[in-house]
Amino acid sequence: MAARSAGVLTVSDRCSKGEANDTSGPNLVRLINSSKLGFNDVLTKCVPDEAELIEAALLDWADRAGLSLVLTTGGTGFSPRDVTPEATKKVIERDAPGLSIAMITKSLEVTPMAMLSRLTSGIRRSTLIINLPGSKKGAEECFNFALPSLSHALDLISDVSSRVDHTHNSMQVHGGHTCGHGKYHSTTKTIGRTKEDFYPVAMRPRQSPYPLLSVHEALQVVMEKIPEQQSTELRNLEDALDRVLGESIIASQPFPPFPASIKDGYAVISSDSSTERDVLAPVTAGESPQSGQCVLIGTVARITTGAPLPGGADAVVMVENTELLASSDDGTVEKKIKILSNVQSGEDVRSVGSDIAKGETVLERGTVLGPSELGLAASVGMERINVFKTPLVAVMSTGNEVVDPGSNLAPGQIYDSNRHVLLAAVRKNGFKGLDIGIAPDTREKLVEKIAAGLEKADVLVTSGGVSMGEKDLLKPVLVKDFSANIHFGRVFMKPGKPTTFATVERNGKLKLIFALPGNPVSSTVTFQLFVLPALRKLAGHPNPSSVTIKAQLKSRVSLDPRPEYQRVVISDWSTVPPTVESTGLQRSSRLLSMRGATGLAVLPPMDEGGKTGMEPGEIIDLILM
Ligand SMILES: Nc1nc2c(c(=O)[nH]1)N[C@H]1C(S)=C(S)[C@@H](COP(=O)(O)OP(=O)(O)OC[C@H]3O[C@@H](n4cnc5c(N)ncnc54)[C@H](O)[C@@H]3O)O[C@H]1N2
Ligand code: MOO
Ligand SMILES: [Mg+2]
Repeated sequence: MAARSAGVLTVSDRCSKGEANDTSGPNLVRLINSSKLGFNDVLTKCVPDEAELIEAALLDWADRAGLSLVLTTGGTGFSPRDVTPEATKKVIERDAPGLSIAMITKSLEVTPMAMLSRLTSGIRRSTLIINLPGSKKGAEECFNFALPSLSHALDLISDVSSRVDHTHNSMQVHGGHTCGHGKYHSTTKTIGRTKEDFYPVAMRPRQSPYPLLSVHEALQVVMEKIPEQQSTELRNLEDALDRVLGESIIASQPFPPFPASIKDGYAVISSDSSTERDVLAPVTAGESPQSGQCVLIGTVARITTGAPLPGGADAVVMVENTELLASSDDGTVEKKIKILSNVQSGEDVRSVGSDIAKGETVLERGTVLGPSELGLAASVGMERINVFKTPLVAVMSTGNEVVDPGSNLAPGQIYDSNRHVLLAAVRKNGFKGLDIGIAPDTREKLVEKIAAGLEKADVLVTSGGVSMGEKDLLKPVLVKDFSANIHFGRVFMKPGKPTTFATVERNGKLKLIFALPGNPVSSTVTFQLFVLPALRKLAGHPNPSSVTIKAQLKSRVSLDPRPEYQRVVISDWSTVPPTVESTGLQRSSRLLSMRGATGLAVLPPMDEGGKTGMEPGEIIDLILM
């Protein structure tokens, strides 16, 4: 028999306020557990006699948790607060009056008061909901009257595969709600499983409901979700390296601002044909020519590279092309020289604005600011420049087994490497990282940490908890507790299949969530493939994609059924194209395969053209890291 879960909902104002002890609910749990109905666990909950709360609890158990049987106890009489049947009728899709009739008929044999019972029964999707009276005795009697038919009823209703499907559909559908049943109820107690689970383990989907996207499709989805960056901030030049310029920089001054010598030598008049020339006072860089000094026919002025050309001169002759004819006795003054070369007008002189004209755009908006670009900004006198804001990226690890390096490992534990890789990768690429720490695999802790990350950061990168295990809670938490939109939950690639991308509105802003797989190589590779281009786009980069070149294989590689991103080093740059060599065993857990890797070799899946491997010399795409 397929595993089943049940729920017992106690409806009572007094019990819910703690003014009375709930005896009927626990008694029904006992009866269910001692029956042969085969329930693995029984959820319990107590709500006041409020139709909305009753309805929400029933919807939660039927749609989200996919329980097979829900018994309510209480709220079925004639008093004005008795509204359980009304709430139940709102929830059920199909009536099951026979059960109610049988229970009431049999109860009449015990007490005529059974006439005042308004028990309702019915089916919602694959959940049978039965109202029972509020008294412990009455509820037990009615349960026992219904019991003989229940096993068969549940078999008829249940269809495990459809239930699994609907659990997941409703996960998606109700994930968008923030009201009532979509939220986490801390009052929910469970028996036989922990409250952080979203449904009993045996009812977990046996196939992921998320379609497998190609890497290309997934990347397209990510990039489409990211709006063009518009916000800028003023930064000092020294704090702007690797940032993207938010507004074009236009030269307000010409450069050079004066006609400047290109050589160390003499400022001359090019048309002067005198064989001997008197040497005037020198002009060196940083000085302005002595006032009134002018080069006349028969004279030259000593000049250094970068110094302003004195009046009258129109060319510079380098010192190597001159001969000294006379100097002072102590050698501190040159008096006469001879020019040995033919001089052209303008020779070795940079005219005003010849490097940068006034009004010229020296840097376009969207330029990535490397050292030279910062220098250009400086050369036109900018001290502070407008750059696009960069995202703050929160990084968090998940997993009960994961602990910080430095602590002692208890049995079953491992050290957290992912957070260190991801934070370093964020920072190395010029983005701001925020360390959120490690969240154990519980719904509460995940909610707490994710909320902390989303509060401050623009992007949240998590690792672990996105695959098919019962402790893989990231996706359901994102959907249920954050009303996140999961844009994809699986990618056809190795490593990184369960890579998940979601967005969520927080404080009026769109936040991106990359829930990367836990395996250390998987999280690193998927960060490279999906997160980095996204961060670059968020930071205003004009070309956010990773750089891909062609390369050839040094050795044979076997192909995987999934397109694979093998870690390689460039072993020979001299071949055309360069040759790459694998970093060894490519298992997703082996971070050593990342050590020293210069790129990711993109290998096609095995079944493309029936190939099982690629031979030495074959050409592949190489994504540079
Ligand atoms: N039934 C299936 N099982 C798995 C599938 C599948 O398709 N069906 N996919 C496998 C693939 S592919 C991957 S990748 C992993 C991804 O798993 P999760 O994202 O759920 O990650 P965890 O289960 O939490 O951890 C996986 C692995 O990584 C270790 N880990 C986790 N966090 C860290 C960390 N911060 N530092 C170092 N190592 C970490 C963890 O201990 C596990 O060994 O799922 C496969 N399963
Ligand atoms: O895709 Mo997983 O990343 O193979 O190990
Ligand atoms: Mg897992």
